[in-house]
Formats: sequence, C-alpha cells, structure tokens
Amino acid sequence: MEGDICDPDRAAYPRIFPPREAGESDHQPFERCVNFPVSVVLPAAGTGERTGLQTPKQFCSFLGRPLISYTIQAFERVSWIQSIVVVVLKENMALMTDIIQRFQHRKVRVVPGGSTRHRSICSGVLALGELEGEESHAAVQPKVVIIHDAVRPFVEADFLYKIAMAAKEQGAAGAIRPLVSTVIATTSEGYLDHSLDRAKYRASEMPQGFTYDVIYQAYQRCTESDFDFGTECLHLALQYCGVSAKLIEGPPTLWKVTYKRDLAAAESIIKETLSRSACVVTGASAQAVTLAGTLQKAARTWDMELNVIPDLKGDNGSYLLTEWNFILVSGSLPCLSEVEAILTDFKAANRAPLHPFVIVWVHLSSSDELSISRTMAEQVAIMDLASAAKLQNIFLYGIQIHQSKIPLEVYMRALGSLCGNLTSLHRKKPRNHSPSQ
Ligand SMILES: Nc1ccn([C@@H]2O[C@H](COP(=O)(O)OP(=O)(O)OP(=O)(O)O)[C@@H](O)[C@H]2O)c(=O)n1
Ligand SMILES: O=P(O)(O)OC[C@@H](O)[C@@H](O)[C@@H](O)CO
Repeated sequence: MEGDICDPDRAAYPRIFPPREAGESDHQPFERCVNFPVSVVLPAAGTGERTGLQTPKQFCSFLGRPLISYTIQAFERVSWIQSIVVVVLKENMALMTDIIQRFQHRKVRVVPGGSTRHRSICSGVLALGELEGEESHAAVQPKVVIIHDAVRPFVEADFLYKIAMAAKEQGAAGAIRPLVSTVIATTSEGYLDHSLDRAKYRASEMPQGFTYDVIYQAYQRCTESDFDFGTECLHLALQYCGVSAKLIEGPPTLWKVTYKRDLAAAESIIKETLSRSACVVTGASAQAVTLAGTLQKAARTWDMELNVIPDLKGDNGSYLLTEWNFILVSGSLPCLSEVEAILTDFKAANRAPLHPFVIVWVHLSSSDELSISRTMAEQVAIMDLASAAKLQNIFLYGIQIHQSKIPLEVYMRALGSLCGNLTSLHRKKPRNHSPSQ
C-alpha cells in the first residue's frame, strides 16, 4: 500500500519476534508503518460527570495505573507516531505530568484544555503547530493528526494505521460502529416524531484522522456555537473545509468509557489482556532461544502472547518493565544468578510493580546433570529467592525440563497451566495499593 515503507512481513520489533516461518499463520503482531509525520491529540479535560465519581474517569486507576496511562501507552507503542499531546484541565496539569513521569511515558506533551471537548481538541491541534523545547527536535508539524478520546484505552496499531492512511488520502477519516439501538426523532412534547432507518446510520467513534491543514482550518472557521455544542470533528471538516471523511468500521474495542459500569468493563478487559502476555527472557544462550521459540509456538494454544527478548533492557538500554510478566529461560546449567539478575534488574528499574509480576524460570537440562543434593539445595535457594521476590510483588516459579526423560510437550502443557495462573494472579487486588475510585 502506498506509504507503507515497512516490509509487512518484518516484525515491528525484529529482535523480539523471530521471523515467521513460511506458512506460519499470522499470530504475531507486526506493525505496518507510514512514511509521513503523524501526531496525536488526546482530549482529557473532561470531568466525567456521567460516572457519578469525584475522580474524572481518565484518572481512575486500574491495577494501580490511571486509565489515561493505558491509552497513552497504546499510542506510544506505535513507532510511527512522533508525538502525543494530552489536553487536560489546568488544575490537572501537575497530576498529568506526574503520571507521565511515573509511568515513563515518552513523546508526550501536556497542554491546558477548554470548557468543551471541541475547545480542548482545538487547543491540542494548535499546540502541534507550536513545537517547543526538545519537541522541536524530535517532532515536526504533522502531516496527519489523529484525534482520540483519552477514555477509549483499547485502540490497536493496525486500525490507527488504516485511519492515518485514509486521512492522508482523503483529508479526514473516522471510525464507525454499527448502531445497537434504533435512532428516533421526538416531538417537542416528547412523543415519537419518526424513526431513522438504522441500516443507513452508524455510530461515530474514535480514533479520527485529519490532515493537519484540514483540522486546523476547520477550527479556524467554525462558530462559537460549534465550539460550545458540537461533538463531531468530522462534521467540522465537511462543513468548513468541504472534506467528506472516509469512514472505516472499527473493532468493538473502540467504545468510550462514559458511565460507571464502563469502568468495571474496562478493568476486566485490562486484567484479561495483561494476564495473557509475557516476555521470555533468554539471555545469550542459543539453546534458551530455541526453547523460547518452542514456548512461543506452544503458548498460542493457550491464547497467550509471548515476546522473546534477550534481556530486560530495550534498544536504548531502558528497562522493558511495563506490564509484561516474564518467563526466564535458561539453556545453561540452572544457576540462581540468572534469576537474581532479573530481580536486580527489576529493582534497578526502580519501578515497584503495581500489580503482580510472574517470573517463570524454565531450565532445560539435556540429562540428569544435577545431583539430587544439588537440586534440593538449589530448590531451597529458589524458595528463599521466591519469598524475597514476593515482597516485590513478584511471583517466582521454577520448572526444570529434563529433555531426555519426558517429551517437551508435557512440559509445555505444565507451563501452559502455570501461565494460565497469570489470570488468577491479576484478579488479586494489587498489594499496598487500594485502587482509587
Ligand atoms: N471540556 C472537555 C470535555 C471532554 N473532554 C474529553 O473528551 C473525551 C470524551 O468526552 P466525554 O466522554 O463526554 O467526557 P466527559 O466530558 O468527561 O464526560 P461527561 O460528559 O460525563 O462529563 C474525554 O476524554 C474527555 O476528557 C475534553 O478534553 N474537554
Ligand atoms: O459526546 P461525548 O462528549 O460523550 O463524547 C464524544 C463523542 O461524541 C465522540 O467521541 C464521538 O462521537 C466521535 O466524534
């Protein structure tokens, strides 16, 4: 597809996902890239009245992490997004800055919002044209602006790609979903006037994309009434720039957190997603990498996503300690130092895990290379280590695979049921963090 400069078969993170084998089904996420600058505006200056809570819904925490942090993370994981502008109420600027620092968000800038959603979005769009500080080095004025409600945390890279490409081609693009209920028009006395043919209408959702010029002009030309009562950016593009947006049906995950019940739904999705992902840390051992590849394939039968990494540090040396669980695979003789190293890395990253992390230490031994006594001694040492790890909110498991004795598949099933525990672990309340509203 035009603009798609990445080889679609190349994984977005080549050092994590081994190249797919010929004919292997498309289990692994890969990232399609665009070749023009894209920035994001996340309006988050609302008060969330409809939730009935004191805390604005974008700042409500799940597993110790505010909702808006999950949304930002969904965007900063997309490598072709150059910058993110979060728009919050002036009194929440310090809180938002703290969240960015605490969760190590990158390429994010905070600007003050307005009294309505359109005024907040406009503030974010204008900020993209005024690059300041280090932003001016890293980001250029975007060709395409993606606008996305900060309270829609479940957005996928592939759909963002479709919206960005359509916005570049058409000038504007928006996500839509089928209507669940029929839309009816009422009389001023509150009676049915007429009902709309549901087949002709769709729900307008987010993300939406616009070329920078279109959305900038639309906000320059719209009226005060638009600013005060409007809810649809696509309408402004049509009304004031003559641009008819390309509409793309999005996945059901695009829904917006609006009412209190939506918070509970969002929390269960977050827990479910977290418990089905893990990083396999292999070190440099070729044997461990091979075992990791086998694990990765087997994990698909457990509906788990395993990302294989050589160590806990990312390309730029920063720790990859986001919300992953970890499976530490050692091909060499089982030595505690590998486990101790990963726990030390956790400590060095200075990130108290806000929800239980799981480390499964899988040792592949080609024979009974260990005497029983050493195994026993080692098990005691592992148990001590596991007790210490638990104080860090980390659950440490160890599995020794004697390849000679039992087929690998049997171990895979054991590991599968252990990984299945991740879900139950995440159902536990995070230690020491009473979740805020
Ligand atoms: N003045 C406003 C109003 C809303 N928003 C943002 O626009 C998104 C969608 O709006 P909505 O769901 O209506 O949020 P609230 O206005 O906070 O909700 P409510 O109407 O229940 O108060 C939210 O991320 C919200 O923070 C904004 O940036 N500035
Ligand atoms: O109307 P609310 O302020 O609840 O939320 C904004 C939504 O209307 C908006 O996100 C989509 O309809 C797309 O424009």
